[in-house]
Amino acid sequence: MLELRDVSVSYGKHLALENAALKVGKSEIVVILGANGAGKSTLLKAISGISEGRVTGSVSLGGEHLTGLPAHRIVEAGVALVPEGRGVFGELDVIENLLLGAYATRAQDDQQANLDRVMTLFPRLDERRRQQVRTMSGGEQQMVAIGRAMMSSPEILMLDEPSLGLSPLLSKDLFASLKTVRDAGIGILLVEQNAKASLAVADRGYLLENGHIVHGASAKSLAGDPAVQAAYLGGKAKGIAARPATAASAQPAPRPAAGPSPSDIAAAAVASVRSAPRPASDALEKPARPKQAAAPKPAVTPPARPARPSGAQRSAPVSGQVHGIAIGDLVARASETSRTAARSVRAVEAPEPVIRAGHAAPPPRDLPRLDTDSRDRLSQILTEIEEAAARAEAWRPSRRN
Ligand SMILES: Nc1ncnc2c1ncn2[C@@H]1O[C@H](COP(=O)(O)OP(=O)(O)OP(=O)(O)O)[C@@H](O)[C@H]1O
Repeated sequence: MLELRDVSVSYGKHLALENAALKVGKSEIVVILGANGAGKSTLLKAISGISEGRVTGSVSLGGEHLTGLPAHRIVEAGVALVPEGRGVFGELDVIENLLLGAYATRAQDDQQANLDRVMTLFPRLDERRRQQVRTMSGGEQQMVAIGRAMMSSPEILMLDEPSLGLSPLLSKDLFASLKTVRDAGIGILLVEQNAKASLAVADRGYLLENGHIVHGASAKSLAGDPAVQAAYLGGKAKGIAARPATAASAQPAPRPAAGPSPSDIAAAAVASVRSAPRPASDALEKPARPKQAAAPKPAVTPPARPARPSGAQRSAPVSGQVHGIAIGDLVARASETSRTAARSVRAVEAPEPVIRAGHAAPPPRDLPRLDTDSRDRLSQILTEIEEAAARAEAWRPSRRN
């Protein structure tokens, strides 16, 4: 069994994977689902010893520790990776590519048996033994890549996005062939964005979000989970509910609680603040300060100014609360965070906008460098929230599944 405990990977200061824990048994297909940048490839690379980042934690196969071993020793131990993009040698033919996978000592005695097994699994390769691989279709090249990994007699076969670039029909064939591999006693760890097809063949699955394994369950239960359907299968659901850890999930981090969409939050925040009457001393109507008056300020914490509207003003049309926090409080926190950032930026560099006499200062684009009235700052923060919400709304996992 392949087992990961507390595996973290950082690229410089960027923690791409944190405390990942998972298991892949003999004869089971385990799929890792996650959005772009979630850390899926990082996870596979860490297991196979080819990570460009700093890897900590424990990776073991059948009790043998693999952490820190060079890649060829990990292949020798029985873990093979089919990388994203396949990594086949286009100038070589099918047989030459396959035999390159048989270099591991563990595989040398079984070379002919493994070759026969690959040819049985992918009859198309048998028909094209001497075809130069670069002239083959994407699906055929993927077969070569999987076949080459199989030539190392792996106990665990890992595949990074094998269906990428394949037609739905070819993907279906590919996933069907993975079942055959599994049934031959090999454990498969599969990273995929094609959630529907991969869950259809997998035994178990994990959800990876922002470098954290947030949930693990049987493939059947994941496929029927409304939150998974919403996030990965193009279905509709009312948010993602937190759930207890299972043996399969190996202590996953808590999932985000159910809640309103980003646009709901933004809309409520905007409504609660913008509905407030503007004070007479509206900053936009103030005369601009001359440039000399805008000397760099020391990094002193100004007295906290409540950006929160009064109770009556806080009558947001959506609900007035987000996760039990009053919208006004939420906005005040955002404003205070921004103000703190502005202070720290000003302490380092304080470029002041050039203001021509008689002209009001244009609202600068770079929020942290602003030194305007807090209401204007708040208004800009809200605009940013709205824009972020619009971007979040625009982003949807592909519905082609
Ligand atoms: N060599 C690297 N150096 C620095 N950062 C990296 C490196 N490799 C990956 N990252 C970062 O780590 C994070 C996770 O990347 P990773 O490639 O693991 O994501 P992924 O889930 O496989 O995404 P995709 O589905 O798009 O391939 C990303 O923010 C990425 O920019």
